[in-house]
Amino acid sequence: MSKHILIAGLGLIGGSIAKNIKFHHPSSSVLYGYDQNRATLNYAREYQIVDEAFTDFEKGVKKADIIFLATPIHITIKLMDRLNRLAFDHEVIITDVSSVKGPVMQKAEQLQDEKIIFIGGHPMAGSHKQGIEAARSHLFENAYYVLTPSRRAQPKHMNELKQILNRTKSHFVELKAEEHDLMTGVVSHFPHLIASALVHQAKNWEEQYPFLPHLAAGGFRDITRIASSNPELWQDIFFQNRTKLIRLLSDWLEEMQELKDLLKNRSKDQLISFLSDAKRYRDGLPKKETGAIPKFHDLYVDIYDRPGELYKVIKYLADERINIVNIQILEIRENMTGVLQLTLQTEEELHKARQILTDHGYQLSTIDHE
Ligand SMILES: NC(=O)C1=CN([C@@H]2O[C@H](COP(=O)(O)OP(=O)(O)OC[C@H]3O[C@@H](n4cnc5c(N)ncnc54)[C@H](O)[C@@H]3O)[C@@H](O)[C@H]2O)C=CC1
Ligand SMILES: O=C(O)C(=O)Cc1ccc(O)cc1
Repeated sequence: MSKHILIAGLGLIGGSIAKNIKFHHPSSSVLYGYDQNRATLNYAREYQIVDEAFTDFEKGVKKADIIFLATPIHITIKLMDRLNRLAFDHEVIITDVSSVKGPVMQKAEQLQDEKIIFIGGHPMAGSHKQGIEAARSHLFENAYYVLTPSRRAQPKHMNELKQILNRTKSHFVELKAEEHDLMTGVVSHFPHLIASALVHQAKNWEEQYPFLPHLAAGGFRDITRIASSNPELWQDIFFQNRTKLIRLLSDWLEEMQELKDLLKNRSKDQLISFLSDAKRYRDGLPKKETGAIPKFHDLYVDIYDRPGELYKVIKYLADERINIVNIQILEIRENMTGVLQLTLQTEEELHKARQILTDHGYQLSTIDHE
């Protein structure tokens, strides 16, 4: 029996889930899309990412037995209030993709209807881009996908959701909202706050030293890359996870004070310990098998469905003696861009290939390799 799935919010994340389901389960699912943006809905219909598009949330909900809420977090919470006002005549699994789980799970536990089975979700992969055009069906490959069951969710419901998401090739992990929000606070939200603060510091100093940006070498760019992401999304994340971020900020200020003292006191040995401890921990981070980092040296290239396109990509790499060990067309439909997956042997070749193809104007994967 086919599943009727509604994706509310067809942006980067909702669009990627929709594409993944549509592409891998075409005959076993009917996909509905809801979004406030008509252009997004038109795009989703035009490229057959959804079977039917709704501008009315409740109309889409009535048709679905699985619902993904993939809107900004504060909107997701509002949509949950609307779901709470509906009466369901069949069991419905509702999940979300929000980067912060506490406020969403709090709302989930208030959902009255016994037919609503809420399972919190958070795919730990993304991009600095937004909107349906940036959506990719392989976005979550090799990334962790956090699931947070509410009290009514039983193993059979968890399995059903995992089954729908299995072709995302992500790794499911169950976490409580509290531990999720603290951990993502530490490794995702707080670093973002600091990255943006570093950019502000540079901007302030530029007034006095206009040449400053030209000296911004690789280090500054690496550490501030995430500051180029969507400000509305990150404001929402900071706000929803504010209690954890305030706590982390207090710890940070204390640590900065200690660092300041080390410098003032010329404590060279302690500074070396500080740097060596950080290096040891950073060097020991799992590299190839976790997070949004692909297991192999895979490169995803957007290509057009036109004669000779594949040949051009391969020739650019062959000219530079880059060996392709595996090649796969992940997703291509007539007259639209598709995704070419190239597997290379070494990390060095991967970096070189990225450079060559970027120089030739190709759009590469939104999955970050560093
Ligand atoms: N961007 C990222 O890297 C990641 C984002 N997330 C989560 O995914 C969710 C969505 O983020 P993105 O897909 O990045 O954003 P996006 O901006 O690409 O997509 C959001 C979509 O929601 C729609 N929308 C906004 N307000 C709406 C409303 N009132 N009613 C109906 N539709 C509405 C927009 O038109 C848009 O299509 C957020 O909750 C975020 O925390 C999770 C993992 C990664
Ligand atoms: O790791 C990051 O911070 C990213 O750049 C991608 C990302 C952004 C938001 C999420 O909720 C999950 C992953």
